[in-house]
Amino acid sequence: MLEIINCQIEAKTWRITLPDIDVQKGELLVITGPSGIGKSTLLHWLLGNIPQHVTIKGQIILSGINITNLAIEQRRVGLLMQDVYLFPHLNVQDNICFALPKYPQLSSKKPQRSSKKQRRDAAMNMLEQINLVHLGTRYPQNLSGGERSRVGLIRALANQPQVMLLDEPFAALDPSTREQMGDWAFQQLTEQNIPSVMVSHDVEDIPASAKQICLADYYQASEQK
Ligand SMILES: Nc1ncnc2c1ncn2[C@@H]1O[C@H](COP(=O)(O)OP(=O)(O)OP(=O)(O)O)[C@@H](O)[C@H]1O
Repeated sequence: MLEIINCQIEAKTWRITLPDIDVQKGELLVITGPSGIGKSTLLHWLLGNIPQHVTIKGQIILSGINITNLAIEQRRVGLLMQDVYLFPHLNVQDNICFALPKYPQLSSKKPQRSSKKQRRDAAMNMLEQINLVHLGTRYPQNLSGGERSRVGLIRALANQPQVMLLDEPFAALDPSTREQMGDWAFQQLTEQNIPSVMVSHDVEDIPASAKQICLADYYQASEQK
């Protein structure tokens, strides 16, 4: 479960004071609000990319652990954005393989490093589970926008995140691919019991089961300092 506690975003001319929020395993929280209000800023703070143009206070608790001051690479947070960056010189299988942890098991003994073959098999397994084996040997430049998004999500999941952040990930897709992609992505996240937070402009992208928070409801203009 992800918890956001006592969160306040403060800029020179405005402030947003959020109520405490929790996102349970497999649940989706959608952050909405007008352009420029701070949706991506909040997402970046959750990611661990501390914004410089505002001050953000508050605590981020992930699975009971306070991760507020941890570096990005220690947070186990996945990110899916509109521009999915895949390594152009690696095929889909190897792009996923690259994201798989080299030490898959947490252990108090000397950790066992997985072999390249084990990781390549695991990547193929992931593609098999979602009927995308046929994409395994393709290179990123030969994928459609929808396929890129799917591979991007699978690669983000390969890294075994404990929370997934989505920043308008389907905005560039045509309306029907976008709807299919959204349904598919949320199904994967729910099945894997991952709490997710998505920024969205478009109500069409928001599944009926999602929790929503509109930043405009908590926005206050303040005196210019
Ligand atoms: N790197 C930056 N330096 C200075 N100001 C910034 C920076 N990034 C964002 N801002 C400002 O912070 C405010 C919040 O920006 P943010 O990108 O979080 O808004 P948003 O709600 O995600 O907008 P949109 O829906 O248009 O993407 C805006 O006023 C923006 O101009």
